[in-house]
Amino acid sequence: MIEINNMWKRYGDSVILENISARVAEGEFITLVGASGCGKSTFLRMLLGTDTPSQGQILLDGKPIADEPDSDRGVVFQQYSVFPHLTVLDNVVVARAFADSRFGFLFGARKRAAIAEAEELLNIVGLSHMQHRYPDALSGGMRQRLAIAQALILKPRILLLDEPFGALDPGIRADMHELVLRLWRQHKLTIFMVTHDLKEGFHLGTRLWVFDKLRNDPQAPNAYGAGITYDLPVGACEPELLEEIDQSMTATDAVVDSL
Ligand SMILES: Nc1ncnc2c1ncn2[C@@H]1O[C@H](COP(=O)(O)OP(=O)(O)OP(=O)(O)O)[C@@H](O)[C@H]1O
Repeated sequence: MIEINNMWKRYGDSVILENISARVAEGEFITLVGASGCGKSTFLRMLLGTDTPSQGQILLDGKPIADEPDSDRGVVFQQYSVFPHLTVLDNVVVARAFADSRFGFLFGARKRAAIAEAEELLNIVGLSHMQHRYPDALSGGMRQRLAIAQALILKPRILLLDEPFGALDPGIRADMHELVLRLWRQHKLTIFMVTHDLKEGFHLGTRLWVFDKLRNDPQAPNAYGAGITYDLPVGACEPELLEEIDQSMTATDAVVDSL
């Protein structure tokens, strides 16, 4: 479904990502981990179409990925900005309205259909009881549920999650893991999820990618970018390997912190 061929990303003189090639089949759930600043969000932006590779290409069903977001791809960020002056229900409806009409307005049957869809999604993500409240009444976990409902109303085939649960308490994170796994199975989504938590990466999904620099020049820290240093099936990891990956991420973080 997705084919990444010798993809590089540079910003000015800095190489961020270096020669990444990978194949991803429909329905895979890939978790991405890596040291802070190594280019995970940049990689997601290129999948979304809000940023483009400097070299190489990303193909979706054999065609270059659209260079702007479309309804194939939905996205949920850690810091998601909902519209504070709209109710929870209207926040979901407006996501569909912006996709369907240039000015974000729907009328008549299309509006009724969008409201029905939004109500169903809020039920699925467990927010029905809050649908007439405003976002300031929501907890962090509820906001992320709302963000997921907003992404899903566009019926994406690919869901991109950029550290969506980083700010949540462990108990709420566990509930969110259950929700994402359920949505992934029910909607047959292909998911890419960035996380800082290696254990989360190994608990969720089908495949773990570790992003790290393949080579390093201490005199020129920006000369080389990150690649996929580990591509592992989830659940098949020995504790020693987990430890090794954890240490490599901590080591890269220390280099970044010392710059
Ligand atoms: N638009 C941009 N212009 C220039 N540099 C950028 C731009 N976007 C990102 N960068 C740089 O690219 C590098 C990778 O950033 P990115 O946010 O992708 O990393 P990350 O792995 O997601 O980090 P974190 O885990 O901290 O969120 C960083 O050094 C960042 O400063």
